[in-house]
Amino acid sequence: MTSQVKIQTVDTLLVDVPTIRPHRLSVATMNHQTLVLVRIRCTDDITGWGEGTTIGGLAYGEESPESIKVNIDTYIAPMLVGQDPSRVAHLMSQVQERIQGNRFARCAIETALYDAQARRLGVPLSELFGGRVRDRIPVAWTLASGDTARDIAEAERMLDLRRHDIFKLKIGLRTVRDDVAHVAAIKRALGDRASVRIDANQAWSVTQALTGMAMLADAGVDMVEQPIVAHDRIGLKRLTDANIIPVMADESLHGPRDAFLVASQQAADIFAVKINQSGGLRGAAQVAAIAQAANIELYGGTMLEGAVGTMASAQLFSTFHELAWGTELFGPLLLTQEILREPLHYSDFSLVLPRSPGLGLEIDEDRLMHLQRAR
Ligand SMILES: O=C(O)C[C@H]1C=CC(=O)O1
Ligand SMILES: [Mn+2]
Repeated sequence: MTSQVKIQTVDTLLVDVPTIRPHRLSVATMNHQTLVLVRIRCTDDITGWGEGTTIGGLAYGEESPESIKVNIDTYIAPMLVGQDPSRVAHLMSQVQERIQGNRFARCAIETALYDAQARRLGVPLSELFGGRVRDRIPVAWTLASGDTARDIAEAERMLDLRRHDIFKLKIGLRTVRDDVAHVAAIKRALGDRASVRIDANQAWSVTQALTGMAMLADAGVDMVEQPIVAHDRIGLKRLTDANIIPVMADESLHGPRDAFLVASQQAADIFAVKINQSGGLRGAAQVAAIAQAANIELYGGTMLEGAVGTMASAQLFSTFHELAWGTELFGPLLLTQEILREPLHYSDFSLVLPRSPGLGLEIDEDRLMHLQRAR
């Protein structure tokens, strides 16, 4: 059956938004985030939105905000204009055939197409992925100011607000001993009121990780995320087999193929599932399925996307039967500017999913036009 509906325009927007405080990772200190938004307008007056946001320019991934935009504008958008937007899988398989790599760009496009199609069908995006298991999902907060006392005060405020009771601490810029002292002080202050985890963003060697993990386990930390370099699967397996503390794979996962390799070697206890790293929602769903088949637990990860990428992730994660480690879908809360008419709803330590069609968001387009980077 062919529909008469066609894709009219595919636009990309770069939006630079300051963060509420410096966000210090081992690979970059973020004072702002650059949202890469895609808007797909169709001839049936339906508009879909997607996001392909990364972290720290080229510091975290091999796509920059600028490369995502230029590659969509130059190569992907012309392939889509004039085509039937309701055939999302078909369009994405065409993109996959002709575009190498560019997972973030493909995620942004795929999300916008699914948002539009779900709106067309009058259902939340989650329904296109099998339907929801839950209407709210737990959300962790990252403590990454670089200052122990400030991080403790921030955590206390989040607990008081009942916004977060899971904290991920960014480490890897100092010596292992200094980092562990920082983490242990925070865990001591929070006690059993919160789960504390760390993310070294690949900063440690295997031997540093083995030492650090033992000390972190003693301090009461619940899990370590990507302690060592992304490509070292054998090293990651050594850490997992050491059985000191649960190990989560993050940067080691660039979609289903990596997920299969890590899972088949049982090289991690937990997967951070990310829609952008997986090349889109379907890729991320496949990563999750591979994890579950291998008895690897799930965590809903973020690339610190704004509202669009965050809600796209939430729509998918809401369909996961098991989500043992919760999510970190706090991206919009790290930003100083709102791009929605109604902000996302966070309460009782979780993000609430809207029931309205598509992503369930209303973009404030006037505001976005005002905020977007000058061309
Ligand atoms: O997990 C990462 O490596 C990236 C990101 C997610 C949360 C956060 O603070 O940084
Ligand atoms: Mn991480």
